[in-house]
Amino acid sequence: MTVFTTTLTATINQTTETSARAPFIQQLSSGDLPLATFRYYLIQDNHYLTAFNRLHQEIATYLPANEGAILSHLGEGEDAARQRMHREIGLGMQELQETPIAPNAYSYITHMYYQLDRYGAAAATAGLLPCYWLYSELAQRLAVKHSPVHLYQEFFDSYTAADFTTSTEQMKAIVNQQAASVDELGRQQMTRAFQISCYYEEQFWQMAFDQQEWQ
Ligand SMILES: Cc1ncc(CO)c(N)n1
Repeated sequence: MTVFTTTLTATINQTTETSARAPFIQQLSSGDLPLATFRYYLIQDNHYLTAFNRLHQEIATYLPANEGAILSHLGEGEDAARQRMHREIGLGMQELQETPIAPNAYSYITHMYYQLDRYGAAAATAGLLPCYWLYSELAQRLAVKHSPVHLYQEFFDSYTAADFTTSTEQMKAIVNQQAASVDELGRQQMTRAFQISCYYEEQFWQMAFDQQEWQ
C-alpha cells in the first residue's frame, strides 16, 4: 500500500509555493517586514500554538500508548524558541494573553477541534500535520537566503533545526499509523482535514500581513 503521507505531497508542495510567494514571507526573508507586523504574528501564533499544544494532549489520549507519548511530547516542541523570540522583542505574558485572537487564527483552531470532535483522532492528527510539514519545507527553502534581520533569520532557523525536522518525521509516522488503522472513508476524512489546514496555513500569512481584526 502507498504510504499515506505521500498522497498529500502535491497539496503540501502547493501550499509551500503559495506561502513562499506570500508578502509576509517575502518580506520576512528580505528583512523589509515591519517589526509591528511580526509582533502581531507572534501574538496570534501564540494563541494558535497554545491551542495546538492542548490539542496534542487531547488527541494523545486516543492513540496507542507509543504514539500517544510521542504526540504529547511533540506538542511542546516550539515553546523554547518562541519564548526566546518573545523576550527579544519585549513581548510579555500579559500582552500575549490580553490581545484578542484574530478571525483567521480562530477559524484555524476551531477547524482542528471540529475534526477531533466530528471525525476523531485520525482526522485530527492529519489536521495537525501541515503545521509541521509546511514550516519545515518553507524554512529549508528560505533559511539559505539569510534574512538581514537577526530575529527573522532566527525564526527560519528554528524550523530548519534538526529537532523540528525530526518532529515533522515523527508526526508523519503517526499520521501514517492512523491512516493504516482506519477504512477508506476515514482516510478521505484525513485528507480533507489536511487540505483544510493547508488552506488556513496559507491564510495565516495574509492575516498577519494585514493585521486582521474583527470588523
Ligand atoms: C499557524 C502555524 N502553523 C504552523 C506552525 C509551525 O508549528 C506555527 N507555529 N504556526
